[in-house]
Amino acid sequence: DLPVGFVRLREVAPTIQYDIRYAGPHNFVGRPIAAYAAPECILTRQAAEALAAAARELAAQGLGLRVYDCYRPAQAVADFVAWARDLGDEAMKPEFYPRVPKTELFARGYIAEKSGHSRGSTVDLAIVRLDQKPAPPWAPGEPLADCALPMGERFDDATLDFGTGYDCFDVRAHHGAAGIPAEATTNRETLKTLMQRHGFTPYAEEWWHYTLAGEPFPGTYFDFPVTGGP
Ligand SMILES: C[C@@H](N)C(=O)N[C@H](C)C(=O)O
Ligand SMILES: [Zn+2]
Repeated sequence: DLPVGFVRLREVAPTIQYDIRYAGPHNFVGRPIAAYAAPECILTRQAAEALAAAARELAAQGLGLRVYDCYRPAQAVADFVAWARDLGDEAMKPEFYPRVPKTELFARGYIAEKSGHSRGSTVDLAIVRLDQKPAPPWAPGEPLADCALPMGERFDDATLDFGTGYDCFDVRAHHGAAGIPAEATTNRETLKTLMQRHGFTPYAEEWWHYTLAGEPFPGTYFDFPVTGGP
């Protein structure tokens, strides 16, 4: 049921954990995003196989990968663009972009109007300890904590400390950022060198965002929905 060249990550890398934020309410918009019909990770086969190899390498150290977003339909990107125009809706600002005006989220590179995720070889992810119990999910109405607060004060999704939470649109999420703990800098470096060894390129503004170099569909922005499949 997927376009030729795409796979569900769980078929290629069954041990990789999922926290697909855009299929639920815990994201910078505060509701499920258009065309995310299931909390699923779909990628090009090349990207999925490269991630599977990265996860195998980490497992030897008792560590694993958790993906937040994979292939992103063009309709979902259009949903972000429409949300950004509604300046009256800043429901999730206190957690996800407390220091950036909503009007600048695209201009500062935190969200793309034409996203590499729609080409199917870009992934947002973190590293987890394999023996770590999953954190309870965030529920609508729970207090929102600034994503750039120290671990223990921001929302805890039980990953290693990367210095900020996922989709923290803030200078502290940039590679090379000052003001984050040394351990978080080390964890970012571990993720970056692992991903680079497996063919992915980092993104300066977001420690969690990687694109496969030599991706198979460099000029195609897909728009099929994210579904659970068989
Ligand atoms: C929104 C965030 N998770 C992300 O992926 N940002 C980049 C710039 C994108 O939208 O492609
Ligand atoms: Zn991303």
